[in-house]
Amino acid sequence: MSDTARPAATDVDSPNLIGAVDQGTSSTRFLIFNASTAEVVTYHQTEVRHILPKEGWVEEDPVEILESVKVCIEKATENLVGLGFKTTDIKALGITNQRETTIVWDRTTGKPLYNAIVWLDMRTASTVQSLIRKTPGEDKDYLRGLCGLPITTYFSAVKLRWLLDNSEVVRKAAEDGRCMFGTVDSWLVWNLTGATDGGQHVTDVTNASRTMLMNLSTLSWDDQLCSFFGIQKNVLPLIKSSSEIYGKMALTSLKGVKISGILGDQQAALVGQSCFKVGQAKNTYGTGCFLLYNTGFNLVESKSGLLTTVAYQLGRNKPAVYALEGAIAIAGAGVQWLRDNLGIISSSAEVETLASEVDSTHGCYFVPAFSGLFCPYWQNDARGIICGLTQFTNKKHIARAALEAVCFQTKELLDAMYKDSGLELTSLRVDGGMTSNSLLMQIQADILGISVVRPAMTESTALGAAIAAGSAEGVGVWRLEQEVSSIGTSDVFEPTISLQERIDRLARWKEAVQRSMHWETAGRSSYLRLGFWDTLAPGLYMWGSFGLMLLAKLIAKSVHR
Ligand SMILES: Nc1ncnc2c1ncn2[C@@H]1O[C@H](COP(=O)(O)OP(=O)(O)O)[C@@H](O)[C@H]1O
Ligand SMILES: O=P(O)(O)OC[C@H](O)CO
Repeated sequence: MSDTARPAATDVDSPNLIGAVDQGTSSTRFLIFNASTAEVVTYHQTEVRHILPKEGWVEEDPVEILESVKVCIEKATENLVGLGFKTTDIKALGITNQRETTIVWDRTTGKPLYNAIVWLDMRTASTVQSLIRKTPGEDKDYLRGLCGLPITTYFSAVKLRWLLDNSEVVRKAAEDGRCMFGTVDSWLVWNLTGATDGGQHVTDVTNASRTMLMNLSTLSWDDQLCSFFGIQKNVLPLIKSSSEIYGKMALTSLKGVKISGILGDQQAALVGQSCFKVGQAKNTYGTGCFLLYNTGFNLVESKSGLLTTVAYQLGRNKPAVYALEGAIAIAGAGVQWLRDNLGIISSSAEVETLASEVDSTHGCYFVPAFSGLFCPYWQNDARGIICGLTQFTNKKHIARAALEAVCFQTKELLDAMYKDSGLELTSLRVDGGMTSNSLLMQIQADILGISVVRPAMTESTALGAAIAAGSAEGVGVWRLEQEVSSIGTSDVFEPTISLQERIDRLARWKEAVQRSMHWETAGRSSYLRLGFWDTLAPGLYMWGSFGLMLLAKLIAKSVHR
């Protein structure tokens, strides 16, 4: 153990266990950690269904999300009892979650008013256009100074605005004061603490920092931001720190257990990887891929397309720590697409075998801009492309190109991070579901030109939530002064390609990215891409000139008469 978060010593007869709900975009897990060793005692995991009602729309069922959490808690607790522990050994529970995903529900019935709109969803593209048009200079970065984020389809306030504008049920509930908004953490805590019977409507600073409604300096809902999006504060949850008692479990076999940690999943991974010092960073490869870099108490405004976000606030009276974040929308989701849409693999893990059967992509590049491009481009109208195809190209090259895409995008994040902060990483700490893929890790080291460090325990997201819950005031079974050792280092992947090859491949990747840009709007009326006046002006000019000509002719005729 070294020096920032260690479990406190425990009594062998009454072990201190901490539960962590990890509600991700693709699956839900419940892990139970031993607070003395920070090791996983047992866990249960279940996939979560994506609902795709229209092109570009991605939803999940809030009730299914809640049920998946309950099932995971029950199954993992059953395992625990099977191992000779008691449920009362679980002293507290933390929650970590996919961020930005937006849920609205009815205060009186407790029922969702709409499906959860997932962070990847693109339906708000036109809402984004009209919001940007409201800003001086039509500037998507206009609100960055307040909330650290650009105006794009990704964040919750834009999704909530869309719901208020497009769902009569939601609009009516908001008018009647029945509408409650929350990210997945809020929805879960409200339900798990009793829903209509005393449920707590709360969120933590990390999740709130992804809504676009919280002021990053004051850590409270901001009047200017709320009025920009036209959102009434009475629908919003109370913002709390990431580590304090929010309420007690009212459901499942864990009834009565304190819920005392909430962190957005990417921030939780930062905590789980013990990135407590300025300059420490981690990259998590799940459905998407997210690089977070601890900037301490400094709010760094990005000039390179990164996001400024709250990293954590581990206690009500503790200061918030901030991070710069690079977000990639499609990472593991690209592998799921190969599995579900192309059918070229039957499980995500199989992509490694398939891609290993070729030694390169032979010039094939895959830009998975299914939800546009996030950092550093923020192009809503980019769309996925596979290019460089020849008659020689087969599914193995495409599988390998899908893995390379994640690595190239990560390289672009690191470059942006360097531009913003001068931080040049000498190694990259990684975690998340995709990191079990050793080929991916090797390609990543090759493309970055630095070592990639994969911990023995890649569940750092859940561990972060357990640390937040276990160290909360009133729980106190985890001490933050000491570093967690259980994640350890399992493998280090070193670069094996030449600098020239790295430069050449990155250049081709960037060329491929350029070709994916504006695909959604290309060939259509250029209205969406160019904006209202750019499109209307030539028409007005033409019809205006034509009208003037006619008028002149009429006047000339009447003069002659
Ligand atoms: N061996 C693997 N190779 C590549 N991708 C994988 C592998 N195993 C899982 N994945 C991908 O990782 C994602 C799941 O990772 P996880 O961390 O559980 O995601 P989330 O937290 O977003 O639910 C899925 O998108 C899946 O396709
Ligand atoms: O589901 P993940 O782990 O890819 O994380 C999703 C992010 O929180 C979205 O911002």
